[in-house]
Amino acid sequence: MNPAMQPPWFLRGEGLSLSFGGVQVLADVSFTLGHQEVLGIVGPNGAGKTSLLNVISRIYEPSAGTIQIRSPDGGYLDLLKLPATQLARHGVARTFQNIEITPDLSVLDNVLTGRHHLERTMFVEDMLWLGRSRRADRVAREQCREVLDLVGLSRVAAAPVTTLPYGMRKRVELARALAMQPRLLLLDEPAAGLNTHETDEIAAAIEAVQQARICSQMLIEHDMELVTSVCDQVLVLNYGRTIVQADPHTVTSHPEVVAAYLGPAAQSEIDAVVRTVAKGSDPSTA
Ligand SMILES: Nc1ncnc2c1ncn2[C@@H]1O[C@H](COP(=O)(O)OP(=O)(O)OP(=O)(O)O)[C@@H](O)[C@H]1O
Repeated sequence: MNPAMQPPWFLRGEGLSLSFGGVQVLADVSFTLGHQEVLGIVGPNGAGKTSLLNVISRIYEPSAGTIQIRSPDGGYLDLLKLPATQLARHGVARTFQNIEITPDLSVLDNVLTGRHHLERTMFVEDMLWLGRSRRADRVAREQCREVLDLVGLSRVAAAPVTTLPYGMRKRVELARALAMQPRLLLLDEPAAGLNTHETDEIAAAIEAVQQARICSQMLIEHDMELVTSVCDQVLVLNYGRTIVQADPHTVTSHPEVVAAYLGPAAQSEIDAVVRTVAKGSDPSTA
């Protein structure tokens, strides 16, 4: 067994099922996320990846299954029993497929909005801009600047977010989620719509989070190069079922994974080429 699979793991889902109007979207899905590791979720369109993330972030209620999350005191909490409104306080942050940042604000101010649930100042102090409120604001800004530095955006902290190219806006969203000081970060297709250079930058940001041991991460991604470069483990779903959870190398050479991605026809063509090459003849004339 992989060491990440043994306690103390950080997050474990077991036997998760979800249906919509008789259509089973998740069927007995299980996964394990190691402490401060990155777990990729991959699979063809409609495999149930976003639905799984929606179950973890309490947008969807599963019909069966459990999700345990490690608490700061070292015990485990049943995530599905926590009020959905309390998830941020328990350190769960998420980004969405479509960018959801505030267009009228600067980069830094967007990131600051991620910290709202951490602020403890009183209304009257805020109104009068008294000592505690001012101190809290300074600390918050310093922490947000550190996060911007981590994701490579400190140079554009003061820029209006609308002036940034798409790839940078995706990193602003990542920075805002990090400003929540999460213990679990859920990323839904962080590289969707990005060019190669922008994908490399978001991958570098995810790796920086991992190396700084800030939080455990789960990410849905279609870009297998990004997945294999940043993920410790990969969970493969197809038609709502788990095909495999393993390290990226094992996953990319798993026959069911190849078949799910390329289809049975492509798989049999690959098999034919392999057989022909093994016999020593030219596959193109076979
Ligand atoms: N709220 C919903 N109501 C009805 N069906 C839903 C709902 N959410 C998801 N589904 C269905 O569940 C299935 C899985 O969808 P999901 O978005 O989880 O897949 P996915 O693997 O994330 O796909 P993609 O890679 O295209 O984003 C699809 O058939 C989808 O239509």
